[in-house]
Amino acid sequence: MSGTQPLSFFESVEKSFDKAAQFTHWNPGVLEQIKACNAVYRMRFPVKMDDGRIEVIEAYRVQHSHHKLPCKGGIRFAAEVNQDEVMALASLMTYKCAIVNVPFGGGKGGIKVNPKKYSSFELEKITRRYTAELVKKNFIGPGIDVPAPDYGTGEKEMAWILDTYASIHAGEVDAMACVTGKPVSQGGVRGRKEATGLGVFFGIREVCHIPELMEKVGLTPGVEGKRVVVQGLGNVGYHSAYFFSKAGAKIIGLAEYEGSIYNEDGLDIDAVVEHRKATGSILNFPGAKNFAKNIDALEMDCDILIPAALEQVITGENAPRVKARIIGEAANGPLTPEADEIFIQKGTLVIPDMYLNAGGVTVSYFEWLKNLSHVRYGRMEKRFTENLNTHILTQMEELTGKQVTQKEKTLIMHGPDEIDLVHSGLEETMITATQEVMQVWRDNPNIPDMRTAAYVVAINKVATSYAELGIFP
Ligand SMILES: NC(=O)C1=CN([C@@H]2O[C@H](COP(=O)(O)OP(=O)(O)OC[C@H]3O[C@@H](n4cnc5c(N)ncnc54)[C@H](O)[C@@H]3O)[C@@H](O)[C@H]2O)C=CC1
Ligand SMILES: O=C(O)CCC(=O)C(=O)O
Repeated sequence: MSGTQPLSFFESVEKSFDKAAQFTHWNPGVLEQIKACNAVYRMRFPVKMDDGRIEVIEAYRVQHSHHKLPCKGGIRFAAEVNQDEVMALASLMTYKCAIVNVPFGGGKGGIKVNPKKYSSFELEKITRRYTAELVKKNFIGPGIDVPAPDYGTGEKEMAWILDTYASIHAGEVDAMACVTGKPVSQGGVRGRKEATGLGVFFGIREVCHIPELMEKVGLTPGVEGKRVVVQGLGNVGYHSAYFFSKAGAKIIGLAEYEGSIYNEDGLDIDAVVEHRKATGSILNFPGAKNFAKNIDALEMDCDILIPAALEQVITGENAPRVKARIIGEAANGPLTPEADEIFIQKGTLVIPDMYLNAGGVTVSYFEWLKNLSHVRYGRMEKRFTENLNTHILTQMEELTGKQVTQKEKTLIMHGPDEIDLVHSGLEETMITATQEVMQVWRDNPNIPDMRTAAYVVAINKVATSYAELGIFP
């Protein structure tokens, strides 16, 4: 794309990739292979609506990389879905999985519908038909391609996908692993729902403890007391805001479709959600100042800005007016490459999507492993462990000469619960990923920003995987 025409989302991802590729030593052919989308399935299918009308639905599934299988990535329901967008999102999945060492290739799906305009029955028919199309073309399966929730979808849609897939593949013992983000009763894992937001929190918290970065942005270390603005109060935005509040940060600004609200003393996130449920809007929340546009929140004076809605919301046009010192990309692709350049000049720290929002896929990986291993995580059955654990407890007390506390006793007798395992696995993943990206950035002072460092980590890992497959010398 040339001249003044803005880059598409996929072109933006390619541009960031090329910027980073110059800091690697890989042959151009290898880089070309990593960048390309391996397979794009564009489908159209008819669905009969509640009023008898036939609507032709446009949908996609893109498998960006087969360097590891299955492919993995969410399914988006939005009126704006298009092929370029799904290709960009699938590419980001490849790089994201590589950074957090989740052994999948990148994939993504999208159905071009505004879910708010359809009844639940219509959405179920659309989701089931989409799944059948994926089965027909071999674009879904525990070892082929495993969808998950994304913008506009959640547990309900994942349950429909599982049910449709399992009905077609009757008797396939691993069928449950064909999709993640399912309800716990349908083989889901505890902790997936909040995983992306919690991962965003862990990632930003880790960065906030790196003295050289905090010095660069002129903030004190730690998240406590930080003034945070969040755009988008869906799955990722809500949970990010929730975990920041819990850690003592102040959510001073929020944006949803209908506008933005601001309160320097802090907003109670759950009360805002309740207010929106009751009134249909976040506006007019008691004590908060209203702003007519959702983009107004992006320009509020704050320490940390978390865009958690859609892509390309911060561009070369509004980036100069963004006041945040840290931008944590919870959404996929919220900044354009022009915005990136402006933030490098301004000294604003951008924590990139492709590792910051990897909490979702990390916990999806745990869910997939749980489904394939057919065991449950966490607390063992009492009948297997009681005698042994009582013995350990007695030995501990004898050896230390002290009585164990009630908390220690519960842990020894029952082991950690599934949610503890998932949260600690996610925390460890986000800390390790932050350190790996930081190491590359520190090792090469010419790398201009954290996004480029993250891409370098991802490119090196995917290229190494191809090289070890024997495909490239
Ligand atoms: N759900 C997941 O596990 C993951 C999601 N993501 C990304 O996070 C972003 C959000 O996804 P979810 O929270 O799952 O979607 P969601 O559908 O649960 O919530 C998105 C929210 O953003 C709001 N919104 C849309 N445009 C807006 C605007 N211009 N200003 C303010 N609010 C706006 C919507 O009304 C909705 O409430 C997407 O970019 C998605 O790709 C990334 C990793 C995993
Ligand atoms: O949980 C997953 O498998 C994918 C989540 C996702 O779509 C994303 O990280 O953008």
